Amino acid sequence: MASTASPNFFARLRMAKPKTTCSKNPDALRIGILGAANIAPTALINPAKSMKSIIVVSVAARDQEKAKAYAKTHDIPNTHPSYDAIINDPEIDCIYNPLPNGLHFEWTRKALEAGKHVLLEKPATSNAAQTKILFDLAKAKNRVLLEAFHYRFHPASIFFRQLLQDHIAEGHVLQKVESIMSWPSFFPKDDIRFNFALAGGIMMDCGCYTLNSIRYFSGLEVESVQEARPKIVSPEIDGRMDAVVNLSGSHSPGAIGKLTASLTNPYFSIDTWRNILPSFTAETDTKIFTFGVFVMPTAYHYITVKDKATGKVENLPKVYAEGYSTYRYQLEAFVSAVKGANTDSIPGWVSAEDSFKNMTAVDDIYRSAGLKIRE
Ligand SMILES: NC(=O)C1=CN([C@@H]2O[C@H](COP(=O)(O)OP(=O)(O)OC[C@H]3O[C@@H](n4cnc5c(N)ncnc54)[C@H](OP(=O)(O)O)[C@@H]3O)[C@@H](O)[C@H]2O)C=CC1
Ligand SMILES: O=C1OC[C@@H](O)[C@H](O)[C@H]1O
Repeated sequence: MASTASPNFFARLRMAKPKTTCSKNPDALRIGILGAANIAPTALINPAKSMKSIIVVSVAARDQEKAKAYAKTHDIPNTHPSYDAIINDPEIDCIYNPLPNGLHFEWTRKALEAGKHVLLEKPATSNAAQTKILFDLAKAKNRVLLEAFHYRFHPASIFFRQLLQDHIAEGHVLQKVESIMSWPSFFPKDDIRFNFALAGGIMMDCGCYTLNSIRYFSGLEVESVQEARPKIVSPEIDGRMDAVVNLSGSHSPGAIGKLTASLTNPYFSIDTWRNILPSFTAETDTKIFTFGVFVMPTAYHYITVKDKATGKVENLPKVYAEGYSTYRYQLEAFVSAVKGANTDSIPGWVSAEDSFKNMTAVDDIYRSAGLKIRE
């Protein structure tokens, strides 16, 4: 069978931001965006440009002039005067919700009630109770609701998870997994990420990814929180979180998960730069598996397996596949689900139970850290 080489780094970057929009299928899904959000071009607008199966038809912002300017910049054909208006437009099939965390629940609930399928930014909601209500509603309405843990849909993530799970299936036992997303202050102090009224805090941001990766790659669940050490940057707001959780699952009793999430590391510190690349590691009785840059594997990643007895490190081939971004693979999965595919057969799919368990673990870490769960 002929094999095709994956596009190189520059080609992958170009593919993530296509200059033109392809022609669309007659039955392409029509999706609208809530808010002129910073993340929407990367997570939806650009990936949709090269997909025949979905069209970004409109954006709504609190100020319609802002929506119009955004639509012009990003080649979106239409705008709506309010979030309610876009949600209730019968010509729209799906809604992308990239509002601040604290608005995920309210506006996703309205979208589901209006019969829309929803691609919802992470974290799903402010807390686990809200997540349960949303997914129960999606089920009752027979609509697709996907929490956008985009990294899971990339072929490198799927490969790495299988590699680890195959090793476990051979009888090896996980002892420790660790996930790190730890950066300096990329965002200003008044960013939505640090606003309690908008359900901010680092556990809601980088932290929810680290937890999700611990659960997804290991196949284990968080049983309890051993330790949660927040760096408080304003009342109830964690700028960094270091936590250790006890994991449960039949294949690896006693395994622990460690996470570090930060957006407040000092720029002038060796530690900051040592961990600047997000990484995931899993240690079993015999080996240490590492997936470097697991959260943005399109740009670059590495997968290594270290033999604990010999110290030998095997560097496995990188998995860029067609070279698409994590967001494009995620959008393909979302479209398939809306078109009726069984989500159990979509690799990486984030189920209702999965989103609920992730949010439950976020709540538990907040409680353990002595902070309020988000409202
Ligand atoms: N998947 C990923 O890789 C990423 C996901 N995210 C997630 O996406 C969401 C949005 O993040 P990001 O795009 O950085 O956010 P932005 O700062 O761009 O805010 C998004 C939108 O929120 C709207 N908004 C509504 N109410 C408020 C309010 N009270 N204060 C501020 N904004 C408000 C604004 O809409 P309007 O235009 O109507 O004014 C704004 O455009 C978050 O949940 C975040 O966790 C973020 C980055 C990466
Ligand atoms: O991927 C991400 O990296 C930076 C974060 O602040 C952002 O919200 C997150 O989704």
